[in-house]
Amino acid sequence: MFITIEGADGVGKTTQAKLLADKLRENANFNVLLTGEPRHDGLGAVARQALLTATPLEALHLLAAARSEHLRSVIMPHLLNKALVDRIVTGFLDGRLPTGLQAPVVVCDRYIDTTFAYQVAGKGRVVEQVFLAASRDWHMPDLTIILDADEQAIEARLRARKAAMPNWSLSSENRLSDQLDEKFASERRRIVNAFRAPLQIDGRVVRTIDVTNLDAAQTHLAVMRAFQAASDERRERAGAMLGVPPRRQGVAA
Ligand SMILES: Nc1ncnc2c1ncn2[C@@H]1O[C@H](COP(=O)(O)OP(=O)(O)OP(=O)(O)O)[C@@H](O)[C@H]1O
Ligand SMILES: Cc1cn([C@H]2C[C@H](O)[C@@H](COP(=O)(O)O)O2)c(=O)[nH]c1=O
Repeated sequence: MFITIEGADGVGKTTQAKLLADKLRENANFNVLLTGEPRHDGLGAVARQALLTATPLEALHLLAAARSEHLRSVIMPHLLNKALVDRIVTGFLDGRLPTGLQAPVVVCDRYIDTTFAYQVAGKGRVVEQVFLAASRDWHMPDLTIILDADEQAIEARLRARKAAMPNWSLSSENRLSDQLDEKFASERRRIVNAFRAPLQIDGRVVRTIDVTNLDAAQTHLAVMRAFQAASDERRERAGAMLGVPPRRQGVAA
């Protein structure tokens, strides 16, 4: 299962992606990979650096290249789980069923919705067309969780992080979008609004959680509920394809 966590800078994505991955790792049925974009290596590092000065179109091209690399070298190998397939095939050939099989899960901190909100929404026809063409190559998430909050809550979180890590914004990855300056407030508003009108793509599952008044633990519970609902829907869809009747809640099997 491929899960993406999305939202504006400072809304709490990294906190929630980690809590979700940790929680799923407690369940022996899952093999969990936690990742995020842009990555800090390869083309992701190039795109990250370029974000400081690039135009939306330039950034989009670099981010698209970085995403293709991320999908090819990290996400898809985990989701396709070559090691698992090898074990099943070997077990089958040896005449014994493999035990302890784990379903692969990828939790990704930022993905396609971030690109749409930061580089595309309200930025003109050319970036829209480039985005649509590039996105045909991107594996779509099974579940996207968008964290939404009002402006004051986001500002408070950014300030708290800055206070906790005073050198954070001076690092080599100093990001324009994370400045607390009024100059960037309208861009931040545009980004928050873009996440409120998420991309319409057939069949995709998107849950928006308003985290304005939720602490990290309460948000985690809401994220777990979204994960559970999406997993149940997936199981029912797969069951329907195999002709299995849906499980009724609260009824013992
Ligand atoms: N529910 C919450 N309530 C209050 N503060 C929170 C909550 N979740 C996270 N924080 C704090 O807000 C700050 C930003 O959180 P986090 O780094 O997870 O956000 P982010 O969306 O990943 O940010 P960025 O996109 O800029 O990396 C951190 O200092 C974090 O401890
Ligand atoms: C994937 C992606 C990212 N960005 C920007 C948004 C943020 O300012 C940084 C990532 O910071 P983080 O602390 O690692 O979350 O990159 C973007 O503009 N477009 C994208 O597609």
